[in-house]
Amino acid sequence: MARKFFVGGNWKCNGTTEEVKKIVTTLNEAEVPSHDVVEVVVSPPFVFIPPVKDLLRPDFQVAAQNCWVRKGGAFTGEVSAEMLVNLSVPWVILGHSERRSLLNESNEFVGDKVAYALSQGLKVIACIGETLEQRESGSTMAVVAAQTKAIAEKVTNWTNVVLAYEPVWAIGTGKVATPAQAQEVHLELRKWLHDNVCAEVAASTRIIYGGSVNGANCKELAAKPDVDGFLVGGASLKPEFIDIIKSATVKKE
Ligand SMILES: O=C(CO)COP(=O)(O)O
Repeated sequence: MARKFFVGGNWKCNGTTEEVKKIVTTLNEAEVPSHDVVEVVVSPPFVFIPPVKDLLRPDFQVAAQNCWVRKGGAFTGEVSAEMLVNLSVPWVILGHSERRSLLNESNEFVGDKVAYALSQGLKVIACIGETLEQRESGSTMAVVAAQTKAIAEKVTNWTNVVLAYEPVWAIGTGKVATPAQAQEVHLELRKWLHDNVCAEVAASTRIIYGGSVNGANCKELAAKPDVDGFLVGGASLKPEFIDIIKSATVKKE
């Protein structure tokens, strides 16, 4: 089964009303491959989700950047999965490294969030990735396997999960993983899914790369057989995001 290329734009904690309108206008005017070829999902901060949903072209979708781990209630400052569903927001990013490190979200907490969001009908972009220290000590695979295991233990149906491999040392640093580095980890992750979940999930789950992806480096990365798309930070706020979407048509090696 062919895996449809997936390009996500994580706007993080950026934007004003005017800037958001400008980005959406650029996206709406862009000529990109059809929805059969590439799935495009943009992720504005919560407060901008309603206006983005109203303005955005119908072939692009919207993701939240987080949601609460369980049913909503007395959790000041949180946004629940039910609220996202109520607003017809189809996707949510969970386990981003900025939340793992700055807000101490553990593997188990992220696993619980993924399971709860899925149970409410959301689709999930689940993020994993090692720090520079972990890479240099040779524990990359152990780290991403443990992060994936915490998700796999709580998830029975992977249909609505996209796995985003985002090495922490590559995020916002301009230091992109080489295509070979990305391919190596993606292939290992696929093997991990094969051995620990099942062959079907390993073959069908999209594993996307994130970390300093831009208009210039996306094609080489997209050519790798196990790179099924991107989760883009900084460049998703710029017109070059269109070039990244277009890399969906790059021929695989
Ligand atoms: O964290 C990221 C996407 O979630 C990547 O961010 P950058 O593309 O800015 O490195």
